[in-house]
Amino acid sequence: MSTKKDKLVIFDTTLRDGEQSPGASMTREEKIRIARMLERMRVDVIEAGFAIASPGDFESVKAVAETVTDSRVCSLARAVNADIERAGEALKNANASRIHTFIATSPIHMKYKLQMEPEDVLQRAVKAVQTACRFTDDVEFSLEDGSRSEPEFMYRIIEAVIRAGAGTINIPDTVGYGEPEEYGAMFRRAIENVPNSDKAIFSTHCHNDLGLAVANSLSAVMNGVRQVECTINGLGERAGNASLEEIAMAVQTRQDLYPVETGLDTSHIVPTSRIVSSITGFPVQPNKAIVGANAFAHESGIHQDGVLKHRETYEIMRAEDVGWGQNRLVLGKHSGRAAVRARYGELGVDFSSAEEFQQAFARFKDLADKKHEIFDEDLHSLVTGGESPIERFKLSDLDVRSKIGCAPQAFVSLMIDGEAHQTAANGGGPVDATFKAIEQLVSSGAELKLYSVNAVTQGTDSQGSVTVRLEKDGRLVNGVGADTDILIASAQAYLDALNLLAISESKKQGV
Ligand SMILES: CC(=O)SCCNC(=O)CCNC(=O)[C@H](O)C(C)(C)COP(=O)(O)OP(=O)(O)OC[C@H]1O[C@@H](n2cnc3c(N)ncnc32)[C@H](O)[C@@H]1OP(=O)(O)O
Ligand SMILES: CC(C)C(=O)C(=O)O
Repeated sequence: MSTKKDKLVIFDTTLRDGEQSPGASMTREEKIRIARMLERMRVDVIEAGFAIASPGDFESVKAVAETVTDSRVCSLARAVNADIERAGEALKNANASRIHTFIATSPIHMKYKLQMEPEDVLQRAVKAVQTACRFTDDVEFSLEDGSRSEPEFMYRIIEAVIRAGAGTINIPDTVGYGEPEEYGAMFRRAIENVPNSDKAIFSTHCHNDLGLAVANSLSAVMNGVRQVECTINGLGERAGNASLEEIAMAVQTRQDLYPVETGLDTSHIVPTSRIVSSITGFPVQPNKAIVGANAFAHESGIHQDGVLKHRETYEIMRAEDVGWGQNRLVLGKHSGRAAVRARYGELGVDFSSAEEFQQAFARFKDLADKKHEIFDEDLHSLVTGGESPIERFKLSDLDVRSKIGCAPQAFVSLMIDGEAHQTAANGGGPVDATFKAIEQLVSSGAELKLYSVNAVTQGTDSQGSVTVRLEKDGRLVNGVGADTDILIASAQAYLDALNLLAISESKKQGV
């Protein structure tokens, strides 16, 4: 009996659907960094963005396409010529490219959103696939809101777009409404009822509104699906997408059950998860499967006793298989440039010049003087924290006083456009006082939408990584700051966000 398994294509959409999480927008450099890590993990397809969405997203897709060589790079496009042409243009230098075009097929989306008749939707879908085929030999078509579409209509569209050249057919559970048995059966029937279904790979794309995204994706796999669309940490629109790490490890751990295997190197999962969390400012909850800090921790005596006697009593996976506690060079104050440069390389960070590396290395040494061991997240913070390309606002000094029974007071000194300014303010807490003092000097008019602080690594000498999300005139930005002193990290994150707003304002004014 043959034990050969089918390949399960892993299509990562962290950089596209993941980025659709409010506040998770990423710069081009951040997308490149994450794309490199996904490539190292051997993700098959990286959806790098939606090229028509903005000039910035176009540049990001283009940059990822020009950087990544081992994974296929994809851009999303509506069933609209201009979108498809823009995607084709962004991807033209890719080693392997895919255009992912889509249109909604459910009665509610066709009637109210598209305001189109089903027959027109069908024609538009076919035309979109034909147009996309002019730019690449790999075209994916998605039936948006597929899980709420009429089966017979879906079969007709699928047959027609396969005939037009689509090699992958994705039936998303766009609104997270599906239930595992029902969603799996939908694929089984589609594959049985579409006459040319053997000419395409069927794909899932599940949202987590009811917490069923991973279960729905795996049920689809049991019913013939051979591509899963997913994101690191389950990032994504609303409640998120199916999480890559959970799907990959379910398939790997239950090889007895699933008829498929991925080509992933799962040992890159945890480092990638941490970088995505640090770039987006979305912390990973400690009890999150696979990548949460407690995912492999045993607290209770009976469990500890069992694990010590025989690990498999309480562990179904090995922590090192997903990248926890890998044996690698320990970086600290005695490390030199070679080790630091090599580790940055593994993290997908490229320095544009020797001087840029030298600056990062100097920051590394400063940090190493303050703390014992430097971890990947520390390295990442050193090249991102508080470093906006325009630095209109820069922290010169911070003195915060906090005493039981007294309102905390912050004394802040800033350089604003090269000029020194200082002030003091009281606040409800030391962070509040710091932000109020900054606002007294800056008067940005921005609204604080999120403040999150995380220990970058373990221990009291860990760097605090702070994310500050500000909104002004409908524009959301995430500022980040990292320091062993969380008040300094908070001030840096606030100023980083203000600098990002300043960049977008100067772009708007064409400066
Ligand atoms: C389920 C998903 O995740 S789909 C991806 C969602 N992601 C995004 O929307 C992020 C990027 N989007 C954007 O930047 C913008 O929405 C753009 C550039 C795509 C379009 O911007 P605008 O031209 O201003 O249109 P707007 O966003 O207001 O409305 C969308 C239009 O596209 C139409 N549309 C929506 N989906 C599709 C589709 N798949 N194919 C063709 N037309 C579509 C809508 O009916 C609407 O048309 P209308 O303006 O004639 O009513
Ligand atoms: C464009 C499609 C694949 C999508 O993101 C969805 O339906 O959720």
